[in-house]
Amino acid sequence: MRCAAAKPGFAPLKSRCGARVHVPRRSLAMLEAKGLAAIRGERLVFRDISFRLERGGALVLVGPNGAGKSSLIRLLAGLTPPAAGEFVWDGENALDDPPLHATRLCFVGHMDAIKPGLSVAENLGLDRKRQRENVLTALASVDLERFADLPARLLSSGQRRRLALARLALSDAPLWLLDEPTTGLDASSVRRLEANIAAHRDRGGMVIAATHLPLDLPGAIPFDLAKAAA
Ligand SMILES: Nc1ncnc2c1ncn2[C@@H]1O[C@H](COP(=O)(O)OP(=O)(O)OP(=O)(O)O)[C@@H](O)[C@H]1O
Repeated sequence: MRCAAAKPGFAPLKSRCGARVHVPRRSLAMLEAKGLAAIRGERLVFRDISFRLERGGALVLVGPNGAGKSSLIRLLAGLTPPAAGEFVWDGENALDDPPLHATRLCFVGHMDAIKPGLSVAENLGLDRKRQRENVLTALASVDLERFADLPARLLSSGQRRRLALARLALSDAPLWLLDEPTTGLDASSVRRLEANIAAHRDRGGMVIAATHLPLDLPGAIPFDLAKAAA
């Protein structure tokens, strides 16, 4: 992963739009959900969700369809407000400052958000602000580099998923939020994702993943949303 030159006491981060910012290193210390609740369509989906995650930590959200896994991930991404509770980042309410919060995370949701008219490499920002070398490194992280110049509309569904996951390699954000990241992936791509997550955690990053499929994240905290269903 590409990082800006070290700055004592600070960590280089990029926002979802790619802008580089520096935040105090202590901001990477810990996140905590305190009594979170979510309402979707006027229905209370879950309540009293509490957990802590420290540097290098992982949380795996499980639960049946409709339990609220995606709703929780969207809430943690700052895309929907909590009905109750707090999401605390190093002692501060994480959602108080949405632009700052956006710099802390890289979110890969259900939708791959791929532009079919662009090439695979252009979908990762080539020709806008990213160097080809960095884009190819990100594509290599999901074994797609040989498709760099192919129109993205020609990718298979599993390859599209891998392209969406390649964005993780271009992000310095400490928190990865992954919603069903293995959907459509073959076995070797799942192993590669697990290795990429392990490397991110080794660097002190954190991951929260919702999944129905086995995902081997050593030491991850399992969190069953069914138990928090309202
Ligand atoms: N935009 C929305 N408007 C109304 N209700 C919604 C909306 N999004 C989700 N819901 C409802 O919220 C509940 C939780 O949905 P969510 O997608 O978070 O579940 P999930 O655990 O991720 O499910 P799955 O395993 O099927 O992906 C469901 O009952 C769903 O119908």
